[in-house]
Amino acid sequence: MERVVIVTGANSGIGLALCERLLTEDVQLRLCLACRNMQRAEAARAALLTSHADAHVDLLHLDVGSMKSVLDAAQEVKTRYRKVDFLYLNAGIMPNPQVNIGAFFKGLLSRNAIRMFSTAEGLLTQQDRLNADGLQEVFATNLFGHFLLIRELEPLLCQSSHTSRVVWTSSSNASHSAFSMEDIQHRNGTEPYSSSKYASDMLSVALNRQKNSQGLFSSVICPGLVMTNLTYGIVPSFFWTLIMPIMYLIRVFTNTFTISPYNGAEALFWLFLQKPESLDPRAKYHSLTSALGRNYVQPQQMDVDNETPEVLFAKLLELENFVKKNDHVGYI
Ligand SMILES: NC(=O)C1=CN([C@@H]2O[C@H](COP(=O)(O)OP(=O)(O)OC[C@H]3O[C@@H](n4cnc5c(N)ncnc54)[C@H](OP(=O)(O)O)[C@@H]3O)[C@@H](O)[C@H]2O)C=CC1
Ligand SMILES: CC(C)=CCC[C@@H](C)[C@H]1CC[C@H]2C3=C(CC[C@]12C)[C@@]1(C)CCC(=O)C[C@@H]1CC3
Repeated sequence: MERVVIVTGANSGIGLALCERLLTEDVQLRLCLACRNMQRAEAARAALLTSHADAHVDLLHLDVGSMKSVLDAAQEVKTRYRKVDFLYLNAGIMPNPQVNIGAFFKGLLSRNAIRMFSTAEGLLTQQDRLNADGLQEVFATNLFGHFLLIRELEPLLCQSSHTSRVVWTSSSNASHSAFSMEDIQHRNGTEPYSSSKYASDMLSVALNRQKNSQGLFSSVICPGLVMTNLTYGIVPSFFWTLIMPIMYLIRVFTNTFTISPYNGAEALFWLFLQKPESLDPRAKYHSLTSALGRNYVQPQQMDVDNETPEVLFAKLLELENFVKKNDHVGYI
């Protein structure tokens, strides 16, 4: 039977590069591009069909930042497909990013310069806002919408007859210190992106604990630093072009500068080829590119303890109940 693969945020950047790589590997796939903007989704579909004319590429309207859209999209998936083999949770935002220039130059002269380039620790802040559901937008988009999607698709993801996989596009910028269990939406801080990515790391651990026995396996990846619309929102594209020689020089010291979406999608693609039982449920799989341009994947243990993921899972369930009960508009 053909495999069904759904990719959120598939119309650009790392998501689109992943789709291209998946179809090159297996043109028999049923690939579903889950996007919020159908015009961009159509354009992505057309681009994929140019290089893979016989491919089965479906479109699904999904705004992961809107709870109603997630519920509607999940309903649509349940009518279209009898199972989902891979669900790539890739859509993500980093709104209004600000680079702390002082911290950048201080970091540059310190022993932690390489770490700073690979994680952006202490370098970036963002301005978040409330969405129409009354949720923090970054939390809703990067984490909660995807959580709700998994929950709604459980009948298709947790089947005794076969294994299903969910894969989170996380980040090296995920930060334990940015996350607080008392403020899971990060209402009160300036690092909602780091918080949401750390929460996705924890959620993946919790999902593995609770759902492996039902055939659902969750993995986390980091794509490295990739030139996409997201990074063009931090520094304009002409500036990235200007400093490209410096970027390739930095790659000599840290292989996390994957730079192209194709390279960044390495770990997402690699996971597609692995047996779920062979994977480490507590590892983050990093896409890396060597100075000579060789792509490879390396697992790194996540900074996650044993108890906290379960607490987060329970809080997300609570929020899910609340959102559904209150017809998910403006009550939270
Ligand atoms: N670029 C990098 O260096 C890194 C990126 N990442 C992660 O990689 C993932 C992909 O980002 P990247 O390819 O870089 O950036 P892009 O901006 O190119 O891709 C993000 C995708 O997510 C979609 N998206 C955003 N919000 C929503 C929403 N509410 N509903 C549905 N889709 C949405 C975008 O759609 P639209 O076109 O409509 O905006 C777009 O297709 C993100 O999760 C990001 O956090 C992690 C580490 C590093
Ligand atoms: C000379 C040079 C490369 C300057 C760029 C400085 C910063 C703008 C970058 C240094 C590390 C980068 C980084 C990201 C964004 C751009 C930097 C802060 C991310 C936060 C992008 C999104 C992620 O998820 C992780 C990235 C880590 C590294």
